[in-house]
Amino acid sequence: VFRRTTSRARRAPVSLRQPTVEIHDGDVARRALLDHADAFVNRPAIGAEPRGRRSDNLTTVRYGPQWRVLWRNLTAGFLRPSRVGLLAPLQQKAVDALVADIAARGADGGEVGVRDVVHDALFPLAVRFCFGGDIDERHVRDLRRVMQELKLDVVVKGFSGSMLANLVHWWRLRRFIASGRRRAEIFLPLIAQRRRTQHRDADGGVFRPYVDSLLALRVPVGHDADADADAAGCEDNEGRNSGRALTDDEMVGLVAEFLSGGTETVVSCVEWTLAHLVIEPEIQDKLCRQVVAAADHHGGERGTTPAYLRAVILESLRMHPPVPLTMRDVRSPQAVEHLSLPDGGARVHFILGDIGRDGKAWTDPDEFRPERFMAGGEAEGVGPLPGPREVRMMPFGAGRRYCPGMGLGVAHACLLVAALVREFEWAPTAVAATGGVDLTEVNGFFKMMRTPLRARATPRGTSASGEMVVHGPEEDQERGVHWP
Ligand code: HEM
Repeated sequence: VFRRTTSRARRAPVSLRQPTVEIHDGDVARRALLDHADAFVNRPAIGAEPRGRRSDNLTTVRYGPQWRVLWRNLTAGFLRPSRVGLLAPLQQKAVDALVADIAARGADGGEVGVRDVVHDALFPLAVRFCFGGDIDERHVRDLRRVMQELKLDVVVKGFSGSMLANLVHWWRLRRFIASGRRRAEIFLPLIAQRRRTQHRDADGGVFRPYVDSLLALRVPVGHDADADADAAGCEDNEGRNSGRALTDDEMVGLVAEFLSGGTETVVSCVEWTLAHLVIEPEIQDKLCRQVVAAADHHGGERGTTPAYLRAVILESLRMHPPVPLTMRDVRSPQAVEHLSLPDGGARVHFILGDIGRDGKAWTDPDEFRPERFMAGGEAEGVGPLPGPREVRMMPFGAGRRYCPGMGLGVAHACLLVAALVREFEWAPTAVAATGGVDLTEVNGFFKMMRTPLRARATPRGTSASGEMVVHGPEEDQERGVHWP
């Protein structure tokens, strides 16, 4: 269960000097992240920042008052289930763009590079969530370019940020810092523009972009890496907001985190899902029938997610969690009973793909079988977030630092996959038909297909009448649908 893999050079940041422990088993993950949740609240520091300068986002900030304010702002503020419906027009625009893009490629023999078309549709959507629906195409392109640079430097090449890696890959570090500067150059004028116009009615007075919520936010003053998690928030005794505004660096980091977290993960999920649907046309047909029936049933009105669509997405997330591992920095292992962690503390890696394919928890774990999540199946009632008693999969993490974008991520994956199968029939390309779709995984920061999926998309003769809006799990919970 535990594998101590390495210890780092002495001069590396503390968390990187510690031994690494890997957890591949859901039961051990539950004991750590749920039974001992208080000991597993921080991620290791990345250490690439110049000394004395902190610009934390939600992912990097230590557990404490600042994390709490940022978390609440995203979940109870921007992504509050009652507000998520306001995002529907922008989501529909993204779906329409995706369908039109694929239809246009029909002239090219109908062959589609799935990752690129989905990214092309999803990234502008994430940008509009951040900066408002009226942001122009040029700015979307600029943002995409700088985020692409970040992805190449940090994500794809796996830049670790450790002292050693910084020395060895100094040129990458320089590019990383330069792209950080370029990121600021593109982001900050857009943020400043929002500061000037945020009170205007850019979206009919209903939709408030993420940046507006960040501009209004006050975080506790005097926050530092070791802030006491129980310290007061940022209201004084009379309820006045006494905190400080976010710095420019923090704003840039939080927006970059939203753009990347909200796009790459969902693109990965959609690509893996479609790969299995291409390989297994019966599953694709069944899914298409259910999606069309659900859209017809609701006559264009909002309806719940068809059960089979949810099962297909869960099965994809189980087998190919878009984030391959999540980390914790554990400094007081004595507090963790029954888990023999090294005395001096450890960096703990939870290997999400292995947890979802554990042969003790799943029958034929390497088979794509959405039925297991349906009524009567072995995973009936298992959802994207583990309940308190067992961890059978954890594609969105678990414990105090689980993914706050889970509802939105699942909703977008459902929405896009529904549109893709409703509008097109997907088949292997001539090359893939002989060689097969390559399901080899590449684990960088995100779990990607080694050979990006290309597939033939043929428009379906009959399509669903009207628009279909798909709900995320939090909204389903409000409606009494069980996502444990
Ligand atoms: C299919 C889509 C997604 C997947 C699979 C996913 C997965 C994850 C995972 C595994 C973690 C680490 C959890 C842990 O350490 O226990 C995480 C954290 C996070 N995710 Fe997501 N994510 C998705 C979508 C999103 C979206 C749409 C957003 C933004 C709206 C987002 C924002 C974040 C943030 C801010 C964190 C850090 C939370 C914290 O440390 O408190 N994610 N995500």
